[in-house]
Amino acid sequence: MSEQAARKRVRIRHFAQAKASGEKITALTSYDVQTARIFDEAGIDVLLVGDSAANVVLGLDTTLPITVDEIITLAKAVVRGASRALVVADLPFGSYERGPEQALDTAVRFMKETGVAAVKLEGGERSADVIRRIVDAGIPVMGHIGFTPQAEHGLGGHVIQGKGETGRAQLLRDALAVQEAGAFAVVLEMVPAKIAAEVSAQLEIPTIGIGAGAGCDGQILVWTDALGLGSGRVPSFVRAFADARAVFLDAATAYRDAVKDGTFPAASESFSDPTAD
Ligand SMILES: Nc1nc(=O)c2c([nH]1)NC[C@@H]1CN(c3ccc(C(=O)N[C@@H](CCC(=O)O)C(=O)O)cc3)CN21
Ligand SMILES: CC(C)C(=O)C(=O)O
Ligand SMILES: [Mg+2]
Repeated sequence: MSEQAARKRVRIRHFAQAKASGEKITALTSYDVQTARIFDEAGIDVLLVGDSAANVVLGLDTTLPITVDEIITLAKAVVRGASRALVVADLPFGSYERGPEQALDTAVRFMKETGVAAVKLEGGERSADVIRRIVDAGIPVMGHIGFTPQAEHGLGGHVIQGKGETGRAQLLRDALAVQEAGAFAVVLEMVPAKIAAEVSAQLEIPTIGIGAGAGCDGQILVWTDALGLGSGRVPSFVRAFADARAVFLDAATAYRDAVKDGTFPAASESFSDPTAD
């Protein structure tokens, strides 16, 4: 979105404007105040407190175990670090599946306790009633369709969605259901670029892609993937824009060496008592 409005807070209405003007929307995940401050300064439009924190922060294999309380703690920190970016929090697995009333209770907790501007939840047609109930309460909702990690066991792994005529038709139905339910934007995860472009052209709300090609209205990546901090396997759709892992490893090693050989701390990094010298 516009650099001219660089310091003005990103609002939901700016998403429609960005879609209309063709300006790409930029998003990264964030789970703490330090990265929130940096990404906000860089002009990233959306900071998502993703349930990917389960993997990235907590070291879990899937996103399923992370709790509402855990994401709320992280979301509060991200909100404190963001002065321009729109902060969105993922509703974790188990916190909205029981239906619209449970979903609204969870969304209200996020709004009361964290200061995020919107919540995100997974599912297209299957989640339309839930999206509608939250939106009707005045809480903006970001949808998330295609590969939905909370359903990875049901989907049979990290499987590309929207393939073939059946997949394409389902993805379009999901996208339209999310829009119709009142979402202000929708994440398209792991779908063929051609289908994602088609969905993006058909929708009035912007699409934010991850593994969904350049035809989306915006892009999102998990920040540790985007900055090259991860040490494990990263999805093939990721581009590492830095080698943060090497920076961290070199710094920690240099610190270790300096302590071991006695060169840290120097006198200037120590306190003196003039009355005792
Ligand atoms: N670090 C990180 N990056 C992500 O993009 C991400 C998370 N964590 N956690 C939550 C979900 C899970 N996502 C994932 C995780 C793995 C693949 C993956 O490994 N994909 C393979 C193809 C399928 C496979 O072999 O499992 C790929 O090469 O892209 C894709 C998306 C996306 N999200
Ligand atoms: C990858 C994005 C879209 C997400 O849902 C997450 O980080 O949890
Ligand atoms: Mg997520």
